[in-house]
Amino acid sequence: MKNHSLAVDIGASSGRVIAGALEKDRLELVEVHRFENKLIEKNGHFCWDIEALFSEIKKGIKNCNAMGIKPLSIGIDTWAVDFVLLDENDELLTDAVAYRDPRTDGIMEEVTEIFMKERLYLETGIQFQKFNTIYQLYALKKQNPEVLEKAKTFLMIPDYLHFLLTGEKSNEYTNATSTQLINAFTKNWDKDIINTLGFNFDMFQEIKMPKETLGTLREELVSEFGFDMPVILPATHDTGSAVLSVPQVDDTIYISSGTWSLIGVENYFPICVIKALDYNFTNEGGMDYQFRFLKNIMGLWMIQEVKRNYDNRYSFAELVEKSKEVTEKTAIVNVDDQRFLKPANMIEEIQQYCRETNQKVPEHPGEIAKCVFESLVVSYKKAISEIEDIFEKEFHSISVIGGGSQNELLNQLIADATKKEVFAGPVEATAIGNLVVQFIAHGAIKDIKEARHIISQSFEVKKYVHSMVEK
Ligand SMILES: Nc1ncnc2c1ncn2[C@@H]1O[C@H](COP(=O)(O)OP(=O)(O)O)[C@@H](O)[C@H]1O
Ligand SMILES: C[C@H](O)[C@H](O)[C@@H](O)C(=O)COP(=O)(O)O
Ligand SMILES: [Mg+2]
Repeated sequence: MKNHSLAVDIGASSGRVIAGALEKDRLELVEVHRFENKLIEKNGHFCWDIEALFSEIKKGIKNCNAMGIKPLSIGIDTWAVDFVLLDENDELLTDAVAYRDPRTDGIMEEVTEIFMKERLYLETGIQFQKFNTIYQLYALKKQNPEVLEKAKTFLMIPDYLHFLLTGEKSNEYTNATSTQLINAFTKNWDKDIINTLGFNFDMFQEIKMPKETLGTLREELVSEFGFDMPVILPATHDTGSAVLSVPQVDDTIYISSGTWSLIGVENYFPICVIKALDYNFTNEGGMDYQFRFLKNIMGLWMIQEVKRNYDNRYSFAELVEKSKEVTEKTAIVNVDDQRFLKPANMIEEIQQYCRETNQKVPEHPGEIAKCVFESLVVSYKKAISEIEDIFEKEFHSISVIGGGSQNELLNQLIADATKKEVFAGPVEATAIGNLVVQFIAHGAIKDIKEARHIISQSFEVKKYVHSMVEK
């Protein structure tokens, strides 16, 4: 029997349970379970169906028995910033409210009146996104102060799912940095910010690092699954796991391409200078205390919503094919305009934007899709020039990882627009990054350098060059 570990990767649009095993110097994946993730409306807010997600995780674990897989360990990663609060009996005090919920409208402005923006950035190095945990907590303090008063435990989404598995409570570092409450230099909760904003410092848990063992399964789960296994913490922020799968990081800008496009570079120190603040880059924490110097771009969320607006009549592949049939130039929208964060209807929002900016309004699915893809590339190109400005150097290649790396048209558009080599893949970068951290903890892989070597030999990576260049 092979030595498998289990990665649970839950992004904003889908979740998957993937078993991984090392076969000589190759990493082999077995998809054990895949499930949809989506926002639900609950108690007047957009939320994640956290109970349903945990039930899907348990389904995936149970599927291992039928597949003859007895996992050595498991680790869960999800999207960032969102959290739950527990009371003194470890019972849920809150729903898992989603970052796209409007409860934080106007809150960032209020907080930066109390705590100067420049100082917040100097201490945390985290980008200003209206949905950061800091603003969600401040919204809760304003809208439901009694909830915050009762809260004894703060757990981010993967922390909570790990708690459901093991009964152990902690905050994993890479995801905790996305709260904008972790000091980029002490790598711990920033008392100054937390106390100034009036949050209960004691509800934040001990910071734990990727590779640490959190604990083993609750007794009732061991009986339910028929086996026990330890939870080994991956980078529980999915992007923190994804970027570990970039086969070649030197001189490379990565785009973790899923619901969001996270564009950035691997770095060894926080860059909290005013220029990085003005460009709104972030310094999220990475494995081994590295930094993910990146920024959020609206990403393929936009095509996910277009697909939904067409009642899922077209697959992603079909929307890409339809966009290839459009020969004339399409309108360009500013994908990072907050109007696209959670519009009632993405197609109508895109069309309205084009009317307001006196551009030809895209009408057909192919035109809409091409407008999304071409507009994303405009934003990617701007972010790349900002990165090169800050690092005062030219990066020669771009690594596109995640589900979006399957979009061949987008990959080619990126190569054409930037005139850089684009390497696309692996698709399941996040799960792979999750797994290799578990293997490093097991001692089966020495370090991330060796992991990247194994990844580069195990998964297809397609190369794209400027279409005017001989291939
Ligand atoms: N066959 C495909 N062709 C083109 N794009 C695809 C294909 N399959 C998936 N995608 C893109 O990948 C995205 C999902 O990427 P994924 O990394 O799974 O997202 P997340 O982790 O945020 O749920 C989809 O929104 C879609 O745009
Ligand atoms: C809200 C956060 O910025 C978001 O979670 C981002 O950091 C991220 O990790 C997105 O991952 P997806 O797989 O959902 O694109
Ligand atoms: Mg993802």
